[in-house]
Amino acid sequence: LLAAKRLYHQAYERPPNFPPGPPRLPIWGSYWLLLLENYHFMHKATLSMARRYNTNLLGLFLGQFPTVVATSYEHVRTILTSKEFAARPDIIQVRARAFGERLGIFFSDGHPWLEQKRFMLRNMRDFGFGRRFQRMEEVLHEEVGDLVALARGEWTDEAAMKDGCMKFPTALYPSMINVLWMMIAGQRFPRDQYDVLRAIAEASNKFVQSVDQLGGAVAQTPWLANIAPEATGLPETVRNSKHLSDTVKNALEDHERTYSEDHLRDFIDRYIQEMRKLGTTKELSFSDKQLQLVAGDLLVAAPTTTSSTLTFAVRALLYHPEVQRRSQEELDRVVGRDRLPTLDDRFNLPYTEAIIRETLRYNTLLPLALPHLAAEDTTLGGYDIPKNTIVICNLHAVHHDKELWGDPQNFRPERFLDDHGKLKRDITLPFGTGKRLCPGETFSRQGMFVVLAALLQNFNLEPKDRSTLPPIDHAINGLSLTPNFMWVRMIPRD
Ligand code: HEM
Repeated sequence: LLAAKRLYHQAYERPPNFPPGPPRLPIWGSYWLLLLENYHFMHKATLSMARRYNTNLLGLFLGQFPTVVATSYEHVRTILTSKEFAARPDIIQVRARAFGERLGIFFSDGHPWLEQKRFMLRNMRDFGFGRRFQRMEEVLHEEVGDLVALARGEWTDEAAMKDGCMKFPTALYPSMINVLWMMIAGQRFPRDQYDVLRAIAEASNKFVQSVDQLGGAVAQTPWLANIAPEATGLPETVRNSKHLSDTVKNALEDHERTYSEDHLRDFIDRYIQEMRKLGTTKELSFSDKQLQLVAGDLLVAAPTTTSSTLTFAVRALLYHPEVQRRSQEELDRVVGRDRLPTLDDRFNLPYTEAIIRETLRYNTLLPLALPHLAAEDTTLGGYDIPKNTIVICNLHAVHHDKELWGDPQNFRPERFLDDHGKLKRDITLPFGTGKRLCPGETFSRQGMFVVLAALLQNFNLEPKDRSTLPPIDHAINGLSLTPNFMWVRMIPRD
């Protein structure tokens, strides 16, 4: 009786003035109930649970950790723009993949995170990351030209193009990884090394799919990793993260052999320069291992973000040929057919841009962003949030809020245009905002625009087989959502 009383007490015990939500059950806390709510997708589970408790700030427990999930635009924005919420939880996967430390950008916080993020942004920018830069645009242009030529059958790559059909997202990996790798390591993978590049894409996809958006059971009960390691997904996370950090490590070793202070070729050279400048006297945070994780974080994002979002866009166009036609009319009018679209055309192609915005809204790639953490006792929406509470922003909920969008369930790019066909102010938050804003936003928007515009300019896209086309909102769960592979018939427009 005493034990039952204790369990009951624990189930309903909450920090004072904490947001409403489900009880805390033994071991995994409220996570059991989230799994019951929606076993596959935590963004859907937390949203429907918030609705049931009639709140847009849901308070629950992930294992023993108090957790708050925000589902309204107002709370999500407040969290993302407040420095109190800029930390990250220190879950088992974070250190397991980073030599027992908190390295890289995604999952670190405090001074090392800020120092590395700033250094990365400042130096990657000089090679074209996050701004207009001629050399980067030339490389992007060449990669897109290659993709169009592949779809036209001017060269062969059976893994990506067969019988007039292109495999998505596989066919997109080279362009997205190569442009980024050019900035990081000064190199592109040529066609005869596409197997290396596809292995990077595979490791990246497996990495994001091995981690649930809330960390999963192993984040709450790390001892599971000793009892049934493979079942927790932890070894898979570590293996695939290592593939990426090893790729950077090999590039670093090559760079160190050929390094010259007078000619800094890329981000890795800049990083070597910084390490040599600081020597071993500085306790923070520049080291070979740190570089492996910082550049590894960028590398993991190259195939799993832009290629996935473009695949979601193409899939939506297969369901909505009228959207395809309207973008093609715009492209014919503004660019014509004699040259490929470039970033200079972007401003004059609002409808094509709106397709990308609508895709980022409709198929929110990181539906719960990445988990934040309250670094101090604070308040939110009139509730008290104790230090070390995990704070989750349900971006999917914001992007599907009827009050904001009217008909969020429909894929409708024109919602981003005003009566004159010009782009309206964009209130979506697919890349987050504030201090944790995704550093890849500009790079991604540029790359996705140029690729999508080139494909639509040159081809009518049709499903190879409508009966096997995945549903328009389908995705594989993980840290970010991944589309299923699909074959798309590329019918030349000329
Ligand atoms: C469609 C493309 C992309 C989307 C929708 C996206 C979205 C996001 C989101 C929602 C976050 C979390 C923000 C938060 O926790 O508040 C994030 C973080 C991050 N993204 Fe992206 N991302 C994309 C592409 C990229 C690319 C291409 C890169 C790098 C090459 C990248 C690198 C990062 C990094 C390093 C972080 C961690 C930032 C931090 O913790 O300070 N992302 N991204």
